[in-house]
Amino acid sequence: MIRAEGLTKRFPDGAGVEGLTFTVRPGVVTGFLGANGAGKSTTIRLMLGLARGAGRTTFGGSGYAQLADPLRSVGVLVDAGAFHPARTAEAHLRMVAAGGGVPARRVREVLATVGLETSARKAVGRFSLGMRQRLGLATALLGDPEYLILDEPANGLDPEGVRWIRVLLRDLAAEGRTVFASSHLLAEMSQLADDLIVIDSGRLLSAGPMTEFVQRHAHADVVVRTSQPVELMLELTRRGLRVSREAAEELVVDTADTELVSAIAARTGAPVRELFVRHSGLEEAFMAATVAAKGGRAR
Ligand SMILES: Nc1ncnc2c1ncn2[C@@H]1O[C@H](COP(=O)(O)OP(=O)(O)OP(=O)(O)O)[C@@H](O)[C@H]1O
Repeated sequence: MIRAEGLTKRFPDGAGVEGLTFTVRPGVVTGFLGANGAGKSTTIRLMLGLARGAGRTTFGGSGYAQLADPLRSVGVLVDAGAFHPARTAEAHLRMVAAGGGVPARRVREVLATVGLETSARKAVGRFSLGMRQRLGLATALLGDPEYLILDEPANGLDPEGVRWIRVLLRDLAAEGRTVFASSHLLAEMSQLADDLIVIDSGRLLSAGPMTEFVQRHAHADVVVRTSQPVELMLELTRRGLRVSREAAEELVVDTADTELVSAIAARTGAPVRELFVRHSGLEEAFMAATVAAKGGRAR
């Protein structure tokens, strides 16, 4: 279990993070979600003692700096660009392994895990962003750690790579590890995470299972496809419903009551081609949560 308490850092321009407290449980993938600039990287740096600020983070009860064997306890991916360009992937991993007391055989193992065996002898300077990201993950996995802290691990990966990392992180969590991965990409996160920690402008918005977050901020609409959208829209609005026209022949009605909408359509005589309830997903939930946090309205 990772426990973060009161993480706070203020930059001179007022940006930063404020009083972030959350726990990250083992056995699941926890997504750390926030818009660009929300403070995800700052939080991760605070958790690892890489940035100075207030608050405390413990990994199974110990702060990162107190861990006897950090490489074997906490696998970290924070800046996938930070490799010596002339060094090969294998040399980089050997160096980190030697420094962290990890047996050299792990180098081959992790290169295989991340699919870089055939590029092991290539200089990292010639790596694509996706390959660097894979090498960063290999570095994080070297010590076979119980905790994984990954800042934007899917950054730079192609769709196949994103699918691959999803499976990898799920497998690592299924082995009982604690996996904490940040992302600003909602679609990616919706498929990756079991739990969510959501921040906005440096403040905690939500922490808990993703399904709860989506349900809490969920919204249902009725979508109607008709060849007479104008007539139907007028009638729905007259009945006090909020309606928007999302395409030439598609109306979205702010209600979950399909029977009501279809009864109104029948009375209007508008031929209905399709009529269904559309539930919001993580993207809409996130928008609603951030708008609500700013004191506004989601729609
Ligand atoms: N060293 C720094 N000095 C001043 N301001 C900083 C510094 N590092 C980050 N910030 C500011 O703090 C805010 C949070 O940045 P941070 O990098 O933590 O966000 P993020 O959520 O990781 O964003 P992204 O998804 O774009 O990486 C931003 O407004 C950023 O400009």
